[in-house]
Amino acid sequence: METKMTSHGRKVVRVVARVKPSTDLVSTRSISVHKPMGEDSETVSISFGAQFAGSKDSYKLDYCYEENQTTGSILTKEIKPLISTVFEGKDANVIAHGARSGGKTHLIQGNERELGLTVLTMSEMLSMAEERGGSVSVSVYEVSQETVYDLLDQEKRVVAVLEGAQGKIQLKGLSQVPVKSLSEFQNLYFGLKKSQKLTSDPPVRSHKGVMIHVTTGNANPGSLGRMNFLDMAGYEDSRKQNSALAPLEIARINKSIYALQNVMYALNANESHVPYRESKLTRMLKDCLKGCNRTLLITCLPREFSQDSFYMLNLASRICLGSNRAMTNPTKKKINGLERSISLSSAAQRRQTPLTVSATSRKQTVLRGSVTERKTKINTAASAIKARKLFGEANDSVKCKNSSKKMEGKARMALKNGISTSKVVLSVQASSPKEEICSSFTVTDSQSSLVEEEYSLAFSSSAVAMEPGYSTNASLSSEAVYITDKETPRKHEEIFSGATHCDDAFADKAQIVERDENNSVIEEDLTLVINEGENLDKENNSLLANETASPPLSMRLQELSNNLKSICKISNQLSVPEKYQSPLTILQAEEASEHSDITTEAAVNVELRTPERTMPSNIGCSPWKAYSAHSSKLKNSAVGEYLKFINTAGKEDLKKLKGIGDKRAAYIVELREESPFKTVDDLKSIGLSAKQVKGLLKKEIGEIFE
Ligand SMILES: Nc1ncnc2c1ncn2[C@@H]1O[C@H](COP(=O)(O)OP(=O)(O)OP(=O)(O)O)[C@@H](O)[C@H]1O
Repeated sequence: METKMTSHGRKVVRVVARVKPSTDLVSTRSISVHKPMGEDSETVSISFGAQFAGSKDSYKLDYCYEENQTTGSILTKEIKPLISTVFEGKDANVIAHGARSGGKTHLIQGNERELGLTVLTMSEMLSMAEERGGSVSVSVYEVSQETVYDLLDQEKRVVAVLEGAQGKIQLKGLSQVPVKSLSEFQNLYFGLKKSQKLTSDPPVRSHKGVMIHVTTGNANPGSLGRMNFLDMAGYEDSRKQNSALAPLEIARINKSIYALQNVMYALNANESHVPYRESKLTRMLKDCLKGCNRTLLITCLPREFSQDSFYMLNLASRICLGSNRAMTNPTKKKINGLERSISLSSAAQRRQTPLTVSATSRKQTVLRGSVTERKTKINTAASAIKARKLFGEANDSVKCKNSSKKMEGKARMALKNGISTSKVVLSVQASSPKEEICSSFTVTDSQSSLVEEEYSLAFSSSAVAMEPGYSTNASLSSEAVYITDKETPRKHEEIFSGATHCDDAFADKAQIVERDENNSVIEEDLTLVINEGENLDKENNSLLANETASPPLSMRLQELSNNLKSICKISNQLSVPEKYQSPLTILQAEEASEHSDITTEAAVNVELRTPERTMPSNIGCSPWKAYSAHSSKLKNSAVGEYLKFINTAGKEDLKKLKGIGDKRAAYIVELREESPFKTVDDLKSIGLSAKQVKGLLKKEIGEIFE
């Protein structure tokens, strides 16, 4: 995968830093900037002072503007080329991100003494528009708690983010005010604070944006491009004790910061899927960001750095390097106290990582039209998960393959339950050369023999959201890989219904929902729907609190125990020809089940017992090796089940676990609201040592054999 370039030969997302002067002149926690070719450097590296454990590490960016460089120099070097593209009909973005109080607002908005980038750019654009006979108008918006507000409206009207039939984003309700002069713009821009109502009490932190629209002259009026300035809410560790905001609120803000970072990473890495739907902000800016529109990401760094700005710089550097996965991840190094300090921070950050479930939550899709009109493709969260590479990588194809199987099994089951006259033909295609395992299966109507639906499942082997320092061996939770992105059905829906509100509901996990003419659900499986307005954290909480979705741990462990027995059987049958162990076995089992009284549970067991086609190494190797491989899979599943239980069980059920009392149960519930437990290591955050965690698991899993 290559870093994406525009037709001008520049990166789609250029990443620079802006250093805010230090208030503490004698500080030793100072960053240093290395520009190998002075001002002409194509890459610069930023490193930290000797007092910081990460002092040996440096982070590469495209450029860094230091204190002695004015905002005007950023305009000349970075923004002017973007303005030209806007007058050529493209969109451009200038995004300031960073830790809290890093100087984002100062840079974007400025003040009376030092004009910010928006004002300087407006001045340039007004002159250019005058020269070319065009006109300029402006929109000002705020994104707060997954809601977009129009700041040029006295009442701060809510802006609806709509997606048209062509996938074009419409921002319904966002005012565009014509601007003729700079003073007019300044009055409008700086007068906002005084005239407006507060969004909520207590105030919440938000992302603020200014969109400058350019239109051609009067003779042939038409929209050219847009220049979008975004002052992002500051990142901060949600575990900070002294923060004015509640941890959940901080986590929500951080989640939307990550979502935009994921999009920029995907754009720069030229990934096939860009996760625009992860947040309201990324959805609303989709058209501005997509294609060859250019983005300037400015990481605002105080000279006197903090852990938070270190973390933002790390992520910015990854966006900058895009596809360069060979980059040394400095956070993985074991230098003195570094590993400890990073893992501490990452443990904290893990708790506020955008939850995989919600981050990849997808809108409920209702397929309309007659059966024969349906042609639907379901892509799983591969890309969404893949986009998480920004936060680290993990290669555990076996787990993903397992998940792929489970997913297929579940989806097939859903189809089977819902389409009574259909016959499910399952075929496993080839593993992609990259990191995805693709399977597809086709549903044919046995009566008409017309192919009506094609489902394709693609699973990425990259892990769920990870922070720097997050163990790459972390187990994937089964939840993380069951998610379905129903992008295509969505479009399908829009063909029938025209513009659709993007935000009506989210559904999570694999789902196949159909409605009859009366709009009542005729088929529903694995579907959890969250209505608009429920924030993503709530969404997770409510999902996790859904105890009906969680059979008791003992049942699950019993199921695992049964599977172990099945695996042992399979180990003894290794001489069985491979063809009998292929996924065809599943089909045969299913076909057989159609003629028997086999229950859904039993069908799941058939699926779980099916040996992995993707592990042909087992065939013909020693029984011991095969047994070890299966045992390790079993261990992972058991751990996965345990974590699933921890993430879903009610307090009383949690207390049934060994070593979990009232306090710990309450703490678990509290922590998982912020972010589910993804690895066994996460359990340390409830005050258990590694040894205790191991002991707990041993006892719990050992009990199934008693
Ligand atoms: N380049 C600069 N020179 C001098 N002072 C600056 C500079 N950048 C920021 N400051 C000052 O630092 C303080 C914090 O800056 P600012 O409000 O821009 O940070 P922020 O990143 O927008 O904060 P938040 O994350 O809370 O939105 C302000 O008092 C601002 O005037």
